[in-house]
Amino acid sequence: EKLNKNYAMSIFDLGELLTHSQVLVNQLEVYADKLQQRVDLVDSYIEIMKEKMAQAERMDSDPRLDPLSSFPFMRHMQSDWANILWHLEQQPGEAQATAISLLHSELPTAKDLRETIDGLFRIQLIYNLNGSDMARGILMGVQHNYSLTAFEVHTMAKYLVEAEEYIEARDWISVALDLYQADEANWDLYELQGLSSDSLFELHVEVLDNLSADKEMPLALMMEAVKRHPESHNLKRALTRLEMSVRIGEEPQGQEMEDVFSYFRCCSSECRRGSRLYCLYNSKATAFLRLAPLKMELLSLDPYVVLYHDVLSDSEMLALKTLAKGVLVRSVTYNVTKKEISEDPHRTTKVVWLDRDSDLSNSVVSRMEILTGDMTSLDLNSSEPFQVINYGIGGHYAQHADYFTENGSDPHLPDRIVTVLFYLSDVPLGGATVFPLINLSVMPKKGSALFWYNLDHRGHGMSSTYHSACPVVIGSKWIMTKWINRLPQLFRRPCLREQ
Ligand SMILES: O=C(O)CCC(=O)C(=O)O
Ligand SMILES: [Fe+2]
Repeated sequence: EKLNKNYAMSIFDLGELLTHSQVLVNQLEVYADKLQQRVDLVDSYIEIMKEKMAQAERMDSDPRLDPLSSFPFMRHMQSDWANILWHLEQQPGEAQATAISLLHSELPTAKDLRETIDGLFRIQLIYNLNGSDMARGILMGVQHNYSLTAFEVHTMAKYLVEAEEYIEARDWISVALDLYQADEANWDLYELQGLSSDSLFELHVEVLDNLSADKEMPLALMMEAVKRHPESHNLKRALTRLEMSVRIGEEPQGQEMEDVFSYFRCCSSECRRGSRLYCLYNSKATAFLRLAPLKMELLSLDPYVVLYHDVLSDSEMLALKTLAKGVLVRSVTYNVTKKEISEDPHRTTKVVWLDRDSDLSNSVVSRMEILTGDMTSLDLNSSEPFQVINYGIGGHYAQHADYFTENGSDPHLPDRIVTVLFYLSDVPLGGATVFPLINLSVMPKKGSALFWYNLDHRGHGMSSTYHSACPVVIGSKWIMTKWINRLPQLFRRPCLREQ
């Protein structure tokens, strides 16, 4: 049975796939060795048999030869053939096939592949990249050391057509066609993987057909393709469909853009509020800070958002990530309408909750508790445990608030008065935390921590704190979060009278 490993949800867990890939390579090497041994064996049999034949021929033509010399030939003809037959009937690679099929349940599923393409497509949309650059490994003007083949680009295009994302699909399919045309040496290999030029043409026409009211262009293109591949029935069928839709005058499907872009405002270009407010050393919040003040940058007063610099050491961050090793699970969210907790395409990460009882004995976790108390001057009793989170391929968290309580709901219910977000890694490209409604983006910087109030003085959620995690483009984004409960804060942060 197939386990769901959710590989696309954590860059870190992709490392597991590397181990599996190593096993596959090893098994194939064993198989290749066995085949080689067999070839060597067959070669030596051939040599022996040629030798025996030569002897037998001499026997026939030379009357002085000892009758005893007929014996080896007789023996050979009687028994060696059976041996050869036995070797021919042996299936090489049976053991390797078993080993490889045992691994099958650990390998990525079709869903994992889909989620990977989702991640790439998200990067393309949010950062406004074009498909041909992406396929060639150019991201935001920087050349990276990969490029995609016609086969991979075609897979991407096909997926986008299925999702009816025709505008981007057009870009990808024309790249696939270019790459295919330029790579004639590998056409046989592509055919073997199920990619033929007529399937490329057909997809191209389908995209154009859906994009333009004017059918002349796709029609001309299709006729050209049919001329080039008269043997393809698929192309002929596609041409007929197209001719019919021209006669009927079908409307092209309109493109409705979801309003997701405003969620990710401040992702592709950094947003800063007017000017920086100020930076200072916080040495007041607790007694400890008088000895070791924290570098604090005030980013917004209302809502109150501050960024602490250099609060974690490399060894602390490593220790926290190590606690997550092998125990990360896919993040879920609470769906208010369905009233249930479920996987959510708007949050593509894996998480581990550092369980209070077992992990507080761990010195690094208790240090984190003390540090968080110092940073916020709040009581952490009855707060939720720390969560260590690793983002996936194009990993993101779409716009949300961390609080539950809207205006007017019961102020005595527990809710998340404050969020503290530690950055456990740098992210070379993408992955900012953005607050679009207050025009603020915060770039992850390892060792720093962001801290903001979600609730106002009356305990109501402040919608100005809506925030998103922008898709990660390059690198592995690690964070640790703490949601602090408002109930024990009665004497720490007294309610003000309403103005
Ligand atoms: O990763 C980020 O930048 C934001 C994460 C976040 O909003 C959350 O975990 O609630
Ligand atoms: Fe959040």
